[in-house]
Amino acid sequence: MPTVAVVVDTPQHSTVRGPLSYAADEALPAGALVQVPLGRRTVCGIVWPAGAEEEPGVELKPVAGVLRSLPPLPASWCRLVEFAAGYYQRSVGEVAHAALPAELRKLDDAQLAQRLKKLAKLAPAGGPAPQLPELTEEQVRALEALAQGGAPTALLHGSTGSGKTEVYLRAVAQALQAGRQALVLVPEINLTPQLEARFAERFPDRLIVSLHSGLTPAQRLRHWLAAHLGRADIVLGTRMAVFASLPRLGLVVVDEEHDPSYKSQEGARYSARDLAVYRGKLEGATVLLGSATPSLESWYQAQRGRYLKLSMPTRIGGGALPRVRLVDMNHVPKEAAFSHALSPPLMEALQQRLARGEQSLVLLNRRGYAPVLQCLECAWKSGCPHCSAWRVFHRSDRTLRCHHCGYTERVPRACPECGNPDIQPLGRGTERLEEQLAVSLPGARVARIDADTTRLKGTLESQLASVHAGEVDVLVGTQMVAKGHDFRRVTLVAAVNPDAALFSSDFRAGERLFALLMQAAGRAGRDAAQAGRSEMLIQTWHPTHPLYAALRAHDYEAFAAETLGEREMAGLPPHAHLALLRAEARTQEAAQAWLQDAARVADELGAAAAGVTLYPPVPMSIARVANVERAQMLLEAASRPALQRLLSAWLPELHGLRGAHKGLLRWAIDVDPLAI
Ligand SMILES: Nc1ncnc2c1ncn2[C@@H]1O[C@H](COP(=O)(O)OP(=O)(O)OP(=O)(O)O)[C@@H](O)[C@H]1O
Ligand SMILES: [Zn+2]
Repeated sequence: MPTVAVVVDTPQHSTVRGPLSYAADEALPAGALVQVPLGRRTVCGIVWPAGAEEEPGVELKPVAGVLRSLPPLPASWCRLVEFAAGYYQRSVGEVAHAALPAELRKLDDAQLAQRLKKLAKLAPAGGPAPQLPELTEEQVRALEALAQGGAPTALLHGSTGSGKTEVYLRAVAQALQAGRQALVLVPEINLTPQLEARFAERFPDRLIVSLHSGLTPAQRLRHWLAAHLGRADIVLGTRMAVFASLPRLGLVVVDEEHDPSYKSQEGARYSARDLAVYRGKLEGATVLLGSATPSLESWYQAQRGRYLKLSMPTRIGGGALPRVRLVDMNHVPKEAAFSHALSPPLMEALQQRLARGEQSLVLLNRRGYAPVLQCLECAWKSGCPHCSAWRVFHRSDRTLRCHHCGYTERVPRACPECGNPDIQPLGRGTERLEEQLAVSLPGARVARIDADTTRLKGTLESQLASVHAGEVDVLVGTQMVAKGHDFRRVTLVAAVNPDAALFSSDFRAGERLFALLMQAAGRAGRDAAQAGRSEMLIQTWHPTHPLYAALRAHDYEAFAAETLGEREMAGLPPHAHLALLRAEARTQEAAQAWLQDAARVADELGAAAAGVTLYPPVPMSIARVANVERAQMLLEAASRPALQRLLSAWLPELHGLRGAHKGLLRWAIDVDPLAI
């Protein structure tokens, strides 16, 4: 009887790491889905190309069932999964099964055959042949360079409003013409509906499917199957879609490639952007990364010729980018600076827009009414009993909410410690800003968009639609409104309080702030007719900071050059490679003790000689969440392979360390961590 290697879903800490061996009646192709006995259960498995260990003398259990109606997963898909598992240090089974739709793993062959029949219902949207805009010279040049190829990965650095989406559409059209499939990734699920509409309009006779976490399990299965069978020509999705099975993949687009949402924060903490680049090489597909503010990692690769660099500095219609004005808060009357955070220049700019019937966007990256409530008599503040964090005051439903563990209570009528009825909000979030703007601008239609106002399905779409329809004069929002949207009537963007990130302990905070502000600025003056009088206002206590100087000049390249120089001096990415080992425990001591022990093992494995530096364990910036203490330890190496080799030798050892550490709850490794 033939032996087959089968990958089953195994938790990270189980002793089963690689494929298991089973007996089969017939030779089964690699990539086939099967059902196999595991302990007392029958589970879904994937026949793996190679690698099951033979155990002589052990009688193998037989494969219980085969999903014959499903064509096997392509070999390149198995290799992608294997690479991701190896690189991010998780088991192949975990990564492989997380990449498949949950529904698929529950079905037997007969049920699957039923689902496949229903697929016939998926059809192209139809509609009239699209009107193609005439390409700008920059778009033509970018597309020609892309078509000539050379490097399989290209970085499209295009200003906000330079027409990057049109380049994606044309590149997709080329791939389709060549008989290939295209995968288009966007950072946020919010951005999928508008993108889907644009693609459907452009490709009325092609089947387009989406893959993201907002789909029902049945939808996700249907869309996944359409991609896997090669019926769908275009797949649009969020980071999870990078694992879609696409037998004819020819192009991967990663829009807003700098966006942190491409990095998963749980399970295998993979970067969909980085995997897309790997996948492109593996499958001979072109990878097109696009952004107005590329990640410094991608920029660095483009600078040294690893990626093909495509530039589109000019906005469509020739409109200028908004003029950036810094409002020095040190010179603003105290009352305006502290009690309502709206400086006279900002109020004046808002009033001008109102008078002209134009829209303004006011950005504050903090939701809720106020980040903390305090008692004016005693020292009480609205701390979370379960976390080392304040609970946020939400006025709309009069609650105190912890944004880390979710613990929510009604706002007390008086101070819970001393009974003083005078408890006051400290600082401000978007709710309070909205209220202050409504009071200061009588008659203005003020609206707010953030995670709180868009919790219900469809609310974001309807809120955005009313902004587009001109029913809103002043829109208050978090970073949610800063990216991607093609607002046509906004001529003022204001950042109320962006300074905090300038002094963060996270070395990437500046890069993120710069990208956010530049993206936000890009929402203004998108209509060339209004671009001349569009501006961005930044309220700051540090007007001489170099980050703001680069922003004023819309000079991404200067910012990137300066920051890359600093990173090189400090030995930070992209000039070095990092991994974070995180531990969660009942006490901070227990978490750190485990990390110490792990560091000892790394020393014994020769970390130092291999060029891998281990830094001492430290508490995470929010040390306690939901009564769990968290600590982390940073590893750094100049060479990526050296770091990878150490991790591969080290992590299996760590599973064995658990026993000696009673208070330890969980641990995890984050390779190429984004936030430190
Ligand atoms: N060649 C063209 N001719 C006319 N209009 C165009 C052309 N290319 C793009 N546009 C239009 O210009 C506007 C801006 O384009 P798009 O939204 O693609 O910009 P973008 O580069 O993606 O910007 P952002 O980074 O801000 O999202 C859109 O309304 C789009 O329809
Ligand atoms: Zn909490």
